[in-house]
Amino acid sequence: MKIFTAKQVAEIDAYTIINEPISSIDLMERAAGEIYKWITDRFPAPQNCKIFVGPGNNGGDGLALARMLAGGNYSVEVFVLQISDKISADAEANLECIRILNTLDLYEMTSIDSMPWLFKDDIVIDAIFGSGLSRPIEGFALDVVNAINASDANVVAIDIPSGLMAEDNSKNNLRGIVRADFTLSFQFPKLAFLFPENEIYVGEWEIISIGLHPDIISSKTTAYKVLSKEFVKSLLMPRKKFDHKGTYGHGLLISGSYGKMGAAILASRASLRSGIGLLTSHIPRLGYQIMQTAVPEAMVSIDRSDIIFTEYPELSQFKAVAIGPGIDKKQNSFRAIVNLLKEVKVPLVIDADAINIISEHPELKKELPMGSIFTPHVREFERLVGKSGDSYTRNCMQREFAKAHGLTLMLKGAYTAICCPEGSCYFNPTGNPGMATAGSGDVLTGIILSLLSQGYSSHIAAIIGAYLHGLAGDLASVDVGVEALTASDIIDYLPKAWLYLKK
Ligand SMILES: NC(=O)C1=CN([C@@H]2O[C@H](COP(=O)(O)OP(=O)(O)OC[C@H]3O[C@@H](n4cnc5c(N)ncnc54)[C@H](OP(=O)(O)O)[C@@H]3O)[C@@H](O)[C@H]2O)[C@@H](O)CC1
Ligand SMILES: [K+]
Repeated sequence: MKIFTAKQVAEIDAYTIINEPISSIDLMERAAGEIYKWITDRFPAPQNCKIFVGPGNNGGDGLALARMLAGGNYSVEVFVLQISDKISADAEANLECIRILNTLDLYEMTSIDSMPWLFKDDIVIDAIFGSGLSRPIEGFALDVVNAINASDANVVAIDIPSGLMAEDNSKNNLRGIVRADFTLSFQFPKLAFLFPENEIYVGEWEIISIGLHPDIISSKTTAYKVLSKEFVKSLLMPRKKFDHKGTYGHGLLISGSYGKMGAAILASRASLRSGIGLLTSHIPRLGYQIMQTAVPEAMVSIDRSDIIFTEYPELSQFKAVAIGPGIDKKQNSFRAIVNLLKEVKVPLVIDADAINIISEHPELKKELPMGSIFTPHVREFERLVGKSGDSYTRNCMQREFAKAHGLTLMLKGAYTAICCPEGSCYFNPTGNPGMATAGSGDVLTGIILSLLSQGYSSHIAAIIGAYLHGLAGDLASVDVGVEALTASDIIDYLPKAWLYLKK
């Protein structure tokens, strides 16, 4: 699913009006009608609804919705915030319609003094500002936002919580944004919904389709997309009857150290559960028996060191290499990484302490092989790329880094962001909080190595890997819950995840 900027959505809106064709007021009616259906489904009448409307089309949606709710056995009060002299034509028309019908209570608000009490069971509809917000909220509208936030009512934001910018909130007043329980976004998600610090404003979000024109949606380009099952499925390469294990590639996994052999086991098992033909696990000497016993399918390459990574086997036999899970940051490991970065000619997955070693030696950033994949979590990301005060800025830095170095940079977390060398950024919707657990990242590294070895290109391996990893975690959580979920569970559910993805 594409994510468009607020400006692009306005263009899509305008295109739909001309080319469907449909008048703007009818499009507003359709949008409000879809919100009405959602509300009657979630909060069946009778209920008390308090609707706060602003001067633009978001307010117009709120007014059209108010009329529908009043006709549907809801008790409705509408509060029109007198924020400016301007009011959009369609909001004005809906306001006039309400005045003529006279079926609900309509109040004009010019100060916080006319703020109603908001009770626990009230449904508050936030239609003050939508995607046309151009600056932080001030004045009495800010007081209204704070009063809504202080209440225990059920707050439903139309399109976007008032006060939240659709993309860049780096300069926003974070104390002037409605904290919605539900956000009903028209047709597409907003980029801001995917950033962790905005969860308190957005609450649960849902997409409400309003029939915007398919031609412009498919032709308009955007850097941002949310992955879908259909899209990821379309990337899978079919397997053929006469294929053999050589067809699916030989991967090298460099992982493990004294006390962290579990990382090597997890990454190896995940790799083998994701379709790799042959896997060689390079580990320190002490791990030999552990690996041979725990993962009989893997071949083992033994380091001269008993406890850490200091060397690697001859590389020509491998189609892809992954380095990092559980390797530690010792000086000898650093030297081996320097050599590996110079020598490797195949795609490389760089994770965990391999990222940290590179971050501590910025001169290595010039050596990063094109086509490699970095898989940091947020702390590792900050060490590698730099700190930022907010997720939008961090995402811009991530895209820049990926472009500048010609590599794929994944930022792991809820909605893992995958930034590709040509500038695009994919967000992964699968996964759950149970996956924030030791070894989860090692599993992901193993999956991506497996996909690279099979011949998937770097960014496609990152996309399929992230989706599959989250999907396996989701399927596992159905049976084991989120608290009890372990990295081994993610591996155990990879077979089901593959089956589900290919269905
Ligand atoms: N997607 C779609 O296809 C459809 C979208 N629809 C709906 O349209 C909504 C977008 O409508 P919109 O463009 O009129 O913007 P909206 O936010 O309602 O108001 C902008 C007004 O507020 C003003 N203003 C801005 N910031 C301010 C501030 N801090 N303090 C004070 N004033 C401020 C701004 O003034 P200006 O910036 O020009 O000074 C302008 O007058 C969208 O979210 C969705 O709900 C549906 O109806 C149908 C289909
Ligand atoms: K809103």
